[in-house]
Amino acid sequence: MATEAKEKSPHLKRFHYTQDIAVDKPFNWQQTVRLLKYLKPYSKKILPIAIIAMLVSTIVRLVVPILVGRVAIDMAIDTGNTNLLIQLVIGIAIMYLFSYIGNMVRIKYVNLLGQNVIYDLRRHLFSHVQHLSNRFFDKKSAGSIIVRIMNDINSLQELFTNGIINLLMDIVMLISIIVILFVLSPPLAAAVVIVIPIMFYISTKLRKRIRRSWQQVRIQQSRLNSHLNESIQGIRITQSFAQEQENTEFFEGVNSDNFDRWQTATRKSAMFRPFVEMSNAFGTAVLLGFGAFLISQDALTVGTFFTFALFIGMFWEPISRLGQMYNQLLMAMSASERIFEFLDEEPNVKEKEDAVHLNDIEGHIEFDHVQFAYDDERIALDDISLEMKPGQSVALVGHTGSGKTTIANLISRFYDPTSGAVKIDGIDLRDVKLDDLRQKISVVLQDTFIFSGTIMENIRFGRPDASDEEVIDAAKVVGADEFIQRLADGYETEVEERGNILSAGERQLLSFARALLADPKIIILDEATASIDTETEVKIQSALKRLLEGRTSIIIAHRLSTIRDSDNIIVLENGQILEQGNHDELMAHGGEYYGLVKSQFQALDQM
Ligand SMILES: Nc1ncnc2c1ncn2[C@@H]1O[C@H](COP(=O)(O)OP(=O)(O)OP(=O)(O)O)[C@@H](O)[C@H]1O
Repeated sequence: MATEAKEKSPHLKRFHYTQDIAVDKPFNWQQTVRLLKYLKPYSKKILPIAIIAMLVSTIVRLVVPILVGRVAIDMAIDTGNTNLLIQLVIGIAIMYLFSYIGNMVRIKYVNLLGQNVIYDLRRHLFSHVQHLSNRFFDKKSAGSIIVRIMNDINSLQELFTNGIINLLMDIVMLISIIVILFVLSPPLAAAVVIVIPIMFYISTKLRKRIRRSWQQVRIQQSRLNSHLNESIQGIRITQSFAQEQENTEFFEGVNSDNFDRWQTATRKSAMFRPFVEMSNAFGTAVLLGFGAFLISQDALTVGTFFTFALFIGMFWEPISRLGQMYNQLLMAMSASERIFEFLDEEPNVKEKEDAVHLNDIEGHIEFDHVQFAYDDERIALDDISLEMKPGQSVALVGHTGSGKTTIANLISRFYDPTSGAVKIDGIDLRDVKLDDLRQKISVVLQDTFIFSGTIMENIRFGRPDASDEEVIDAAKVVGADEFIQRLADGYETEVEERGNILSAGERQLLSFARALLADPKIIILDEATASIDTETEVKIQSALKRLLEGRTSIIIAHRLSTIRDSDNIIVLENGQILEQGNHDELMAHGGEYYGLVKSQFQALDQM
């Protein structure tokens, strides 16, 4: 559930963080069954071993009090049978050894089980999210996706590691103790057992309050994280606008809120232990009072009384743990609901079952009366029909928001048209295999994404099986080799995440090399040369020519000098084609393009 926390300082309106954290949900059978399905691969080996180990140690814990009370006290000590006593001590020691081994095996196997399930769940979720369409990522922030893959899955870890086996153990233990107590002395058992529901109720309520207060701590910490993340990412802008003081003030507010909530949570948590001890004392008081009475009436032996006393000590632990387990389950409900919400998300762009392979293509692109809208409110492309011939370079120009990037998005099939069709070599994109299609297209964006790793690996991203020589050749062709050689470790230089150590232009050259290496039939340059200064651009013009040679290229550029030589220039406005032709034709036509060119030259003249 996303909750918007109230700002402590009303003047700090700038800071708005929605908390995307799990808050407990009611118990849901369907979801539980779906979660338990993740245990299935382990139901043949790991799970049974964990259960058997758990049963061994539980049986020992249940048998020892009976042996001590009924056999040692009532039979051996009472009758002075030392032999029996010695045998008993040895027997109990051996049983404890078994219990010790059982516990070790249980802990090892429940951890193995938990880790395996979490591993599977995380892998499943990540691979599913990787295949979701752009529409999904338009709506979800990177942060909220990461929270689900990491935090929500982590919060299920405890359930799968200890939760399920402990639940079984506690249920077995509690039921067995109750049965044994009733067999040993029904009246005393009735007196002691009557308090269970009350204690269970109070324990669950208390735990709920404790859990809620820890949730508050987590909400506050999530705000702290969001603020911290934004402050560090945006530190340059913060410093240049001298907003440090405001940032610090807000941080202090959230930090002190965090402190207060933490204190409340620890205060409430501290109440729990005394409660368990009080319950213990209460049970013992009932046992002592009523038990002594029964002994005086000869209705109970001292040994049975002792067995009772030992069992009462073991009684509250499973009850309080079951309360905790119940709370854990409610938390798991919320986390799993959020995980399943992502898992149930279907990609909007889906590959058909009978999709055909795109083998060697010519690179002929056609838009046939394409209509497209990102949402219900606005149409992004309105009845677009156009043709890009194999090997042609086509430029898309037009004002901001006119639909240029949208056309590129549809060619890569990041979205499907609302009506009409986009075709490659005459085949509707919806009928071809997605991987094949995307392998035939390279997209170079203005904001190139550089992954952490070496320069060599970053270029090789274009074609993972390329040799070092091929990578270097590609870099040379686009003119990136020169700056790479100047770096401390050349091609082996490590670039941190997002390539901060490189200039925007250098990052751009890397992305050219990456695209060239991929050797696509179609190449899309979306504002790709915007970060390169005019002088460098002139230098790499020939490289660009090499990059585009023999490929159908779609170039989106605001700087019109870049697209002057394009075979066809398409001018867009509000998602429609206004005019098209080559530079000379459009200039002669004296329409929108002519106007755009003139205004850019005027702007240059005035500089
Ligand atoms: N992911 C999206 N979700 C909703 N609307 C979008 C999305 N992307 C673009 N739009 C809208 O679609 C319209 C066309 O956008 P598009 O990005 O194609 O324009 P553009 O011509 O490439 O602009 P620019 O020159 O600024 O890059 C705009 O009105 C824009 O607000």
